[in-house]
Amino acid sequence: MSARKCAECGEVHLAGANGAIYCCGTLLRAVQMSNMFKDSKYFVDMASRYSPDRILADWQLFCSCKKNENSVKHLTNFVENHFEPPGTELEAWCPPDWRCEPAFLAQVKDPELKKFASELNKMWKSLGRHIKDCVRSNPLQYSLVYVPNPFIVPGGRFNEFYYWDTYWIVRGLLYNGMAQTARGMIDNLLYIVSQYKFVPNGGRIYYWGRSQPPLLVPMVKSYVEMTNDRKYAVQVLPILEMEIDNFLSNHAVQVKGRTMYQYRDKSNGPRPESFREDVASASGFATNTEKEEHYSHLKAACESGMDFSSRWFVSDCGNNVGTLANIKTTWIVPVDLNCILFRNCKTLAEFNSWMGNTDRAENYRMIAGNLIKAITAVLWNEERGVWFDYDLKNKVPRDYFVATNLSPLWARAYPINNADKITESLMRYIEENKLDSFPGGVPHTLSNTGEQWDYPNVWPPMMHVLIEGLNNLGTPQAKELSQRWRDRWVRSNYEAYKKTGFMYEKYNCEVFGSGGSGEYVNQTGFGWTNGVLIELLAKYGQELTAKDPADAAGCVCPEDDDKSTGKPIVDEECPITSEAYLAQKLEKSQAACATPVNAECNGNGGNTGNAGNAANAQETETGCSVMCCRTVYEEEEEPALIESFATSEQECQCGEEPIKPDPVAKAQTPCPPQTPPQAPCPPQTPPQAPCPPKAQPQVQCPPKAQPQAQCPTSTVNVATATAETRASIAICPVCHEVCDKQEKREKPPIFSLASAAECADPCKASEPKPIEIEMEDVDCLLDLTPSQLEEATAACPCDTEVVNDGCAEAQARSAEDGQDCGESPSVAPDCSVGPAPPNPMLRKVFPLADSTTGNCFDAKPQEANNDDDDHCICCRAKADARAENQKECN
Ligand SMILES: OC[C@H]1O[C@H](O[C@H]2O[C@H](CO)[C@@H](O)[C@H](O)[C@H]2O)[C@H](O)[C@@H](O)[C@@H]1O
Repeated sequence: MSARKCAECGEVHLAGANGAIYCCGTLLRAVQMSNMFKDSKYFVDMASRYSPDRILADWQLFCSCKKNENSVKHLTNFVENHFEPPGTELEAWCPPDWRCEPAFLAQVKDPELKKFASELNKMWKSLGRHIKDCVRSNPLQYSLVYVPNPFIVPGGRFNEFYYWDTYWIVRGLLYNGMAQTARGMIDNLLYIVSQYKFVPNGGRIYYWGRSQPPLLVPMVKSYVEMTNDRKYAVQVLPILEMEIDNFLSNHAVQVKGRTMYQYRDKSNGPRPESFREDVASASGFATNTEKEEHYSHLKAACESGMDFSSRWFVSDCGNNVGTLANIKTTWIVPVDLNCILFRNCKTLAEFNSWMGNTDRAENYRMIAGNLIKAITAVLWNEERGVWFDYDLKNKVPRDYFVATNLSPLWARAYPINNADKITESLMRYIEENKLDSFPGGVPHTLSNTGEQWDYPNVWPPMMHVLIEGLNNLGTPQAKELSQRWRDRWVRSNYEAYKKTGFMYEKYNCEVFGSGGSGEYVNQTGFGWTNGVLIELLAKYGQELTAKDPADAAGCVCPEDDDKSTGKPIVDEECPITSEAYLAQKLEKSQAACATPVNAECNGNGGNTGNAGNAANAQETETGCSVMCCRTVYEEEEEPALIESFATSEQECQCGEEPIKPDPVAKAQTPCPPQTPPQAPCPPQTPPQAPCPPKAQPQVQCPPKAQPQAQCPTSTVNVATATAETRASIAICPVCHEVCDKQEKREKPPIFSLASAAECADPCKASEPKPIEIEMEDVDCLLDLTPSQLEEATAACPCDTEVVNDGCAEAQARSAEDGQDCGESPSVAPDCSVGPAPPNPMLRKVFPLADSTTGNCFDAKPQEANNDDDDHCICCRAKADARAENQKECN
C-alpha cells in the first residue's frame, strides 16, 4: 500500500475514496442515523463488497427512488447487499512465539496466581489477528488500515490495533517472552508513520484526524531494554523522530510564555464510529460552527484516550460539572501528554547520542528541558502539592483529582532531588482524596458523571502508571503504597476473572473484582489489562499472593457491616467503602463550612479551597454558600494562582479580591454544585455476577501451513481491478473528481481540483459526488489482453468510465437493439425489495478471489478474460442516471 498524497497540499491521507463511505457522506449519515445497528461502530467496520465508486453510484440510484425514502427496511437491504459483516477481512492468528510454559511463569510463586498467569498467557491466542491479503491488494474496500504484521487486538468490539493500548500490550508480550510478536506490532506502527507521519487513534481510516497518547518511542525503548537490541533503536530512529516532530508541531500551545502541548483532532463532523451519539450531544448547539467546535472537543478527548471524562468538562462557571455538552478538551493543557512528550524527547536524545548525533541529541534534550520547566511552572501546584491540568480559557489550574495528576511520577518529569518533598505532599493529597480507600483500585476521577473515564471506573493503564510512578519516586512511603495498590489490583482482577471467566477493559473501584461500565458495554479480552497483569506478575511474582495475608490474620473488612447501626465498620487497615468515604467527606466539608475563614492576613490566600474554581458564588456539597476570592498578584511575577473560599465578600483576606458574580450571567446559568463523587450504591454485597463460563473458549492454533484464507466473495469493477487501472480512475477524496488519466499513467495518483486547505480534510468538501454512470456508449473494443485493457483505459476520454462488458451479452443486445455493444437496458429498480439491484450492464464484474484456490487476486486481472469474443471494453459517458431511473421507479 502506498500513501495517498495530495499533489496540491502534500498531505497524505489515511482515507482515500473509501473516506466517502466510512468517514463522511450521505450514506454514512443515513445508516448511522437510522439506528440500524445497536453499536454505531458496527457499520463503519463492515467490509465493502464493491469499490467505493460503485457503492456510491448504487447509493445515488437508491436515493433517487422515492420509495426508499425513510425506509429502514430498504436501507438495511442496501447495506446487506453492499457490505460484509465486520471482521471478514481478519483471521484468527496464533503468535508463532507463543509457548505453553513461558519463562515468566517460573517467577510466579503463588500457585493460584501461577495458574492465573498461565490463563493470561493463553489469552494472547484469542486476541491475535492477521489481516487478509485482500486488504493489502484492495484497500479501498475496507475501513481497516493495512499493516504488514499480525497483531494483538484489545478485544470485544475493538477488532483493530489501538495506538496507546499497544504500549501495554507490547510490554506484556515482552515480559511474556514474545519479543517477535511485540516487534511485529511496533514495526506496524513504524510502517504507518513512515507513510502518514503519525499513528492514528486506531487501525481504521475513520480515525484519520487524530492520534492517541504518543507512546511509540516508549514502546521501542521497552523493546530495546528487554532485548538489548540497540541497533533496532538506531535503525528506526528517523521514523520515531518523524512522528514526534510532527506531533510537536501540530499540538503546541503557548502557556505563560512557554510551549506546551494539548490533545487535538483535525477532522470535521461527528465521529463516524459514534455518529448518532455525537449528533445527539451536539443537538443543543444552534449553529454549524458551534456543532463543529463541539465535535472537535469530543474527538480531541478521544485523542487523549480518555473518552469521555469530566476531566474535559468546563462549565460556564469554570468548574468540571456538566455533561458532554460542556466538553472543552482543547481549552485544557493536560498533565499526562506533556509528561509523555518530555519522556519521548529524553529517549530520542538518548538514542541520538548512541549514534553520535550530538546536535540532534542536544535539540531533543533542550525540548525535554523546556518541558520539565513548563510542567513545574504551569502544572505543579505548590499549594495542593500535586500537578493539575491547566484551564487556558479561565487561566486557572483544574483542582480536580484525575489519575493523570500523578503521571509525572511515571515519566520522571520532576526535579529528582525533590523526591522527599513530593512524596510528602502527594501522600497528603492521596489521603485527602481517600485514594487508598477503594477496594477495586484507584478511580480515574472522583466525579460520577456516567462517563466511562469517571468515577467509579478504574482503568488498567492508569493503574500501571500509578504503580510504576510511585515505585519510581523511590521513597519508602511511595514504594509501600505502590506495592499496596499493585497487590490490590492483581487480586481484584483475579477475583473478577474467577467470578466471570473474563478480563475486562475497565473495572469498578467500589467493588473488589468487578468490571466497570460506560460509553459502550464493557468489553472483555482484554489487551491492556492482560499486558499490565503479566508485567506485574513477571516483575513481582515472587512477592504477590492471590489472597491478602491480612485477611487470614482476621482483618475486618467493610463488607462486614455493623448490623446494629447499618454502617460499615471502617477498619484503617482495610480499604473502606465509597459510602464511608462519602460520609467522611461530608463530615469534613460540614466542619469546614461551619468554621469561618481565618481572618489573619498571611498574604497567601489563607483558607485555600478549590483553586480550580474561578467561579462566582458556589453551592458546596453541604449546601452552604461560599464566595471565591483570588489572590491579587503582579503580572510579571507569574505565581501560581491561589484562590480561597469565603462565606461572604468581607471574608476575603488581605491581598485577595472577591470574584464578583455577574448577576445576569448568574441568573441565567446558576453555578452547578461542586462535583460530588456520588456513589449511591453501597458495595457491601457485590452484585452477584451471572454464572460464568469457566474460561474463555480458546482459539485453536491454526495448522502450521495455513491454507490461504477465503476472501469475502466480492466483485469489482474491472476498472478498479489492477493497481494501474485503479489509479486511472483515482478519485480525489476531497473533490470527488476523476483525476486526469494520462497523468495517472506516469505518476502515482494525484488529486486534482482541490485547494490546499480542502486537501487536508477529505470530509471537509461538500457531500461526496459519486461518479454518475450512464448509459450511453461511446465505443466498444473487443478481445483485449491485460495490456490492451490498460491501453484502452488510457484511451478513454476523461469524462467516461471504462466498462468491460460481457461480449456475448453485448453482441446479443447489439443485434436486438441495432446498436453497438453495451447499451444500458432499462432496468427499473425494484423498490419493493429496497436498493436498486446492481445493474449488470453498467459494469463488468470479476470475482476477487480465485474460486479454485481461494486466493485473492493480487491486483491482477483475470487471465481468462483474454478469450476472444468473450469480453469487450466500453468507455461510457458519465451522465446523470437519476432522472431516467426516477421515472422507472415512480
Ligand atoms: O468507539 C468509541 C471510542 O472507542 C475507543 O475508545 C476506547 O477504547 C480504546 C480501545 O481500547 C481505548 O484506547 C480508549 O482509551 C477507550 O476510551 C476509541 O479510542 C475512541 O476513539 C472511540 O471513539
